[in-house]
Amino acid sequence: MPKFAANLSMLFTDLPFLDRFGAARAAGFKAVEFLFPYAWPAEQIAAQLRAHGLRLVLFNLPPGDWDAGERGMACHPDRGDEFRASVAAARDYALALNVKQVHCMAGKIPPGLAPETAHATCLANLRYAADLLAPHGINLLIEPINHFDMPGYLLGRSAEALAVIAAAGRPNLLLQYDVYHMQRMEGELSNTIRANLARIGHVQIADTPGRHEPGTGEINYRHLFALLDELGYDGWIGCEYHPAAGTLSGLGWITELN
Ligand SMILES: O=C(O)C(=O)[C@@H](O)CO
Ligand SMILES: [Mg+2]
Repeated sequence: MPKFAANLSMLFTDLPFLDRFGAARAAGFKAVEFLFPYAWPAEQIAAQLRAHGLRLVLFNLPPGDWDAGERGMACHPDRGDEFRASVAAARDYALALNVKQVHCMAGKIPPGLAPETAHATCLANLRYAADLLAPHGINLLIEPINHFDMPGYLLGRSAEALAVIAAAGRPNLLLQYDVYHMQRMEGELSNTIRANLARIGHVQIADTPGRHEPGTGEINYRHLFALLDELGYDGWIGCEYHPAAGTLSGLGWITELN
């Protein structure tokens, strides 16, 4: 049976953030992930993890001004200092929270910038970040994101992200394969997972349309969970979806589809 982590940025959102940890444990999760820890001292989050016997498996580097629509800055040539500071911040939280994988958002291509320059900047920044994290045994992940939800994002297809990973040549730079985004951008889910398992550090799930829980849309999750088992995927699967009608009432898929 796959190992599922509750995404606390999307599940249990009727509760204040620090109360979501206990709710996830009570619902049966042994691990959690979320977008960003930076609004809380690491010790407060660590206390929640300890109190509920939970493991934190993923969070993101600071993304720039999220409320203003920024989605990372790795591809922004004029923001190198800010990017390097964001990597250091993520490293410090990862060490304090014993997290072994962090997600670096590539960013939206700045208006007027040549896509080749954005890609070259992203590549150099990812190498820098991977090298800073490697001595601590921390993996850096990049995730292709669908262009319907996030127009202008640098990485939209698995092949683009895999090309960056190959070009970077850093063993701790891996793919975050979000089944929802990949279904919307390219399909070919089973073949892509099978062909690239060694490069996949983390999987996330939601169904489409709607980005709700597995079983609510067009993706055959029973098949994909069996495939991940068959292939021996031993990483975590982040439940990164908007529950169709409440988090607890929407957890039935875990037993129904496994
Ligand atoms: O949206 C997603 O999918 C993510 O995994 C986030 O980390 C980035 O928005
Ligand atoms: Mg995702």
